[in-house]
Amino acid sequence: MSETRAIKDYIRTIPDFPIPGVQFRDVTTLFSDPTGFRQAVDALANPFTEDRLTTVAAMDARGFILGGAVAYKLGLPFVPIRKKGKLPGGTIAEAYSLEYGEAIVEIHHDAFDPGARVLLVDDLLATGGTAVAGVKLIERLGGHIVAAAFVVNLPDLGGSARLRELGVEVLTLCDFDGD
Ligand SMILES: O=P(O)(O)OC[C@H]1O[C@H](OP(=O)(O)OP(=O)(O)O)[C@H](O)[C@@H]1O
Ligand SMILES: Nc1ncnc2[nH]cnc12
Repeated sequence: MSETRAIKDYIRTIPDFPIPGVQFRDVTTLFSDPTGFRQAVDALANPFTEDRLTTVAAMDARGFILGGAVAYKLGLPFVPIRKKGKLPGGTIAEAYSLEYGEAIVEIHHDAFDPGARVLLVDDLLATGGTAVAGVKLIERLGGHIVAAAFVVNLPDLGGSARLRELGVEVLTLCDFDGD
């Protein structure tokens, strides 16, 4: 029988990417391992099977890899929240800052009906800028965020605290502290 590895052990660190001083937590090494990837998707989806979710939303781009699999597993519609200029229909937008830059994300204005119960998925939570932008877009469309779920948390950057202060339930599968 193969040994079970902790999710954290599948994730590698690349120093000074994309800018000097950032310890980049690279989830491609999790995604490329079928056992690790399945373990992560199951751990993101299973806690929410009894929560009457109607929708899984995920953040461009790494969040799509996980969010699509979580939606498939839960048998729910998938909604992409994309970087500006990529969605073809009518959109609403939110600007935000993250650990190494700034961006704008968009969602289709008709992505779900008001009252939707949404699970927001991304690979990693750092400052929380990206996730807060996602939460704002979903709430502007009348959706209710049931929870936000991530593989990696960087607690030193404050995103998990920031989301919880907004009243969002946060699930993360592993922490990376400092270096
Ligand atoms: O909590 P924050 O400080 O906002 O950082 C977290 C975000 O940063 C990364 O995305 P990135 O914008 O690098 O985009 P990508 O998924 O397209 O690589 C990551 O996938 C999260 O979405
Ligand atoms: N340190 C980090 N590693 C990978 N993705 C990130 N997104 C924001 N900060 C990150």
